[in-house]
Amino acid sequence: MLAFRLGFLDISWLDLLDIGLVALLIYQIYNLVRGSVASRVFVGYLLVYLAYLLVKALGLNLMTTILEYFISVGALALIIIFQHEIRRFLLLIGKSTNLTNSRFFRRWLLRNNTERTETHTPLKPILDTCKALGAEFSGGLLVLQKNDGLEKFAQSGELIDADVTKSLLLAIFSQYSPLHDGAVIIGDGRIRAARCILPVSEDDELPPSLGFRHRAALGMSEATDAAVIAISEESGRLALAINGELFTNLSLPDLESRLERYLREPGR
Ligand SMILES: Nc1ncnc2c1ncn2[C@@H]1O[C@H](COP(=O)(O)OP(=O)(O)OP(=O)(O)O)[C@@H](O)[C@H]1O
Repeated sequence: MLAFRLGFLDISWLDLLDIGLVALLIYQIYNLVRGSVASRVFVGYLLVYLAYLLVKALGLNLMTTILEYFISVGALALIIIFQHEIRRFLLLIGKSTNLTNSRFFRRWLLRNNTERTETHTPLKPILDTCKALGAEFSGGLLVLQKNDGLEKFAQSGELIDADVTKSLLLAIFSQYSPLHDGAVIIGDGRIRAARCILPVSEDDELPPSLGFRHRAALGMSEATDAAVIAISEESGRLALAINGELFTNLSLPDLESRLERYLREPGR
């Protein structure tokens, strides 16, 4: 199916679709690596590839062979260099399809998860705890499970299986408690674990005033669909990380409405 002719080039509709898809792919990759050191590597690799196309078109066989080897080895090196970006890209695709939110998918394809009853986590004791921790400038990090399993992260801390109450949460985050460091994980209406280690985000755009507690909150929301609350020890301010986005300086009602909306959002 010929779309049009450009000099000696016959361009079909499929070629146009191909060009469009490649342009979209390059644009998405550029967006992912923009501003990081990886972007320079990406541009460098692209230039080598263009040079390869040029020498090939000119019929310089030896140079073509050398660049061919360089590109094939370079592809492997790129996977190593871009491992974080590739991970982010795949996570983005996985999240945007929202497959794990689908009731059908959870029921039929993720059989282990089907046993999970949809017990709602009570927000009131959590919000009361945030208010108290913020008022007394005690830091806190709370992970509220949505659909993704958090066992791996819970295993990194001390396993607990207790009702979600304000007094227990405050006892955990008290500076005299051996469990106050790290994060508390809450799922299915229970406190699952405390002192958990969360993945730290490598987002370059996070303000330098925000330290590792906030980076861990963001990192966890990039890696899973959990909602993560960070209470700053320095300022007492509340922050919420959801789907790789960090909302800072939240008022309590704002935090509540965001949590309500996100956690109660029905699965499709
Ligand atoms: N990867 C992590 N996983 C779980 N908890 C973490 C992690 N990194 C830091 N924390 C918790 O955050 C605490 C404070 O870290 P840091 O002072 O760097 O945070 P911050 O973002 O500046 O917050 P604050 O405003 O409270 O100082 C640590 O003592 C620890 O309890």
